[in-house]
Amino acid sequence: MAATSISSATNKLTDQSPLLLHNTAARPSATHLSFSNSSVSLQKLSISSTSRNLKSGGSAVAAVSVLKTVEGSELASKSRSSDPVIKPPKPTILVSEKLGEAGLDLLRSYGDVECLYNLSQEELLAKISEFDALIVRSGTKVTRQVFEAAKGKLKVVGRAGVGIDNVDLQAATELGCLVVNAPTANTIAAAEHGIALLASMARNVAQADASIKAGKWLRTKYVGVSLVGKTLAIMGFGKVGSEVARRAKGLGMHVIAHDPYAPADRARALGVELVSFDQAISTADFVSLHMPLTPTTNKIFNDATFAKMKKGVRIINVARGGVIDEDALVRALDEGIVAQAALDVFTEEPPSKDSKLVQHENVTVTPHLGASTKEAQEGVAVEIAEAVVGALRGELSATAVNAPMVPPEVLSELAPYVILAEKLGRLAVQLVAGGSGIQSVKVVYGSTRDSDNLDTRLLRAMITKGIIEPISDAHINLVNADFTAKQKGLRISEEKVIVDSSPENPIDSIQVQISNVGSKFESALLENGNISIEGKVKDGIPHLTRVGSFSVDVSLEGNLILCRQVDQPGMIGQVGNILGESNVNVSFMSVGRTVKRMTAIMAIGVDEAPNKETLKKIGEVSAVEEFVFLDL
Ligand SMILES: NC(=O)c1ccc[n+]([C@@H]2O[C@H](COP(=O)([O-])OP(=O)(O)OC[C@H]3O[C@@H](n4cnc5c(N)ncnc54)[C@H](O)[C@@H]3O)[C@@H](O)[C@H]2O)c1
Ligand SMILES: O=C(O)[C@H](O)COP(=O)(O)O
Repeated sequence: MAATSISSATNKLTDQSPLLLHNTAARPSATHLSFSNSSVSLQKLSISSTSRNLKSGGSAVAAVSVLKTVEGSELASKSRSSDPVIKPPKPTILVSEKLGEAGLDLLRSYGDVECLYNLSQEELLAKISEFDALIVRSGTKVTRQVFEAAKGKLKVVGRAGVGIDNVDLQAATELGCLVVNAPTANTIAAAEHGIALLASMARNVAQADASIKAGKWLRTKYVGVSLVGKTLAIMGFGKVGSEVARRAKGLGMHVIAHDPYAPADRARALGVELVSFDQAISTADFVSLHMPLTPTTNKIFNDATFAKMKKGVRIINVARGGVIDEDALVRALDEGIVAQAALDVFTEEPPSKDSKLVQHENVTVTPHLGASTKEAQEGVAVEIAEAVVGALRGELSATAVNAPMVPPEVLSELAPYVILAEKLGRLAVQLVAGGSGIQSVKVVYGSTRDSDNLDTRLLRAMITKGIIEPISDAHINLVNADFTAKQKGLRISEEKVIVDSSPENPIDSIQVQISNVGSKFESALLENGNISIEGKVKDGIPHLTRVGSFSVDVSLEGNLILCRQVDQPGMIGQVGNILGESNVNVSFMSVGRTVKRMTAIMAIGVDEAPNKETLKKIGEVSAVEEFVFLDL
């Protein structure tokens, strides 16, 4: 099929706020005349027969960006419109804990930054709805209440560090708030602190220091133990654990590790043996904890596990206090199972003054200093500032904790299909007959690429958005799309079909099918009973190219009337006249049929929504068998 199209397109973004799939552009409208002369399925549409009804619509097409803002100027530079771009207000960023200056400078260059350290939970709840972004360390509890109090304003929470156990990720995801962290910049600092605690504990440095300052000279009491030749068990062989292992090897220790998810080759490369949990804790002289605090690791070190340890074991914890049952540790220390412990982290921070654990003479403590070196704090601040600014710009961060990470190259490649995906979802759901509960949606991507080379998560999220938003008050973005779909009992399956098309375009077509529902427009049903529509991107503009088994070709902009009629001369004119008389501007028209002089489908793009009377008149045209008005 060869189609000639005349289109005028300009881009106008109206919002600088986080985009994360929030479609912020004005409703598109376009003048786009589409002719077809060689398709079997598309009826030839002559301009002269329709031109009296094709008044020029508004010329601006507001392109939707889910990725960039005006500030990025990428879209602004493509604009052919002379419309002034309204400068949106700067994003607001709350920093609730001490952050390095370099990071603050970066944040200030992009948004309005307020540093309010030591806020109480009540104060945070009262203020949070003023901010687009919140940056925290481990001291701020970002609870469900905080997300709810944000009333949809909060777009991103940045955790300036690794551990995100102080952020309610489930609530963030449900409420569509992105959470990003800074996972790499404090690794070495934490590992060095672990080694510092290991060595100082073994040689009683803290206790000896305190005793001298108290006027004592206790050379016999503080005889230590050597590290060389001893077995160190690393529990959690991730970034910090690996760096501790590397350093401990340098001290001549025998290092083993337990981590159910760690790749064996990384351990092998460091000369570390990966072993089971029980083997690790029962053979080690020193046990160093480096796993995250999760429901699985919560109090994973308890009476039962201490009982399996070698008598006289020494424990270091620079991970999270919650992985240890602190009362059980006190008992193990009192019983001599654990000879010493060195702790940087606690279940409750700060721990109470009279904590038996903190006061225990065989325990060395530091106030959560693992990440606290000048270098690490500057690094973390920049890492989190970049991630938060990126998220506020609508880019997806590589350190997103609760959203799929879509690499930038995939994002830019899929950008044109993002609008198509949402429009198809929006259109498909409007074809469902009232009272039908949608449960199952199938998306078929026609692509030149095989499944491994086509990342469709972004498109699936947009189709979900298009389907769910018109029928609920949910606000869908990439963060909460899958969650919300699941919650609403919507199953979305995807299929990729290899097609012979230009290899430069990752996607040739997207088809959305909804099964087991009735349709307001029977012609949209396939033989298998599924509602089916298909679209393509043409010259950067999303087009509807198939309804049920009928081919059409209209750009997916403004509103659409789908009409099935007897395939006979004069139909376009009749319907066009009714619209023209009601001052409804036709922007597109396309007619598709399966068999000549039988039944045809007319897809008419209209700038204005026709009133009830006009729609009634269309329904009264004797050859019109069914029609539906769709709001795109
Ligand atoms: N004290 C501090 O200031 C400080 C600084 C940095 C990191 N941390 C904490 O250290 C921990 C590790 O940080 P990281 O950057 O190495 O994270 P990481 O994600 O790189 O490593 C964590 C490792 O723990 C493993 N793990 C998960 N569940 C486990 C289980 N049940 N048993 C054993 N291993 C398990 C994971 O597979 C992963 O390899 C985190 O809790 C982090 O919050 C503390
Ligand atoms: O998880 C982390 O990154 C560390 O625990 C550091 O926490 P902090 O930012 O509160 O020092």
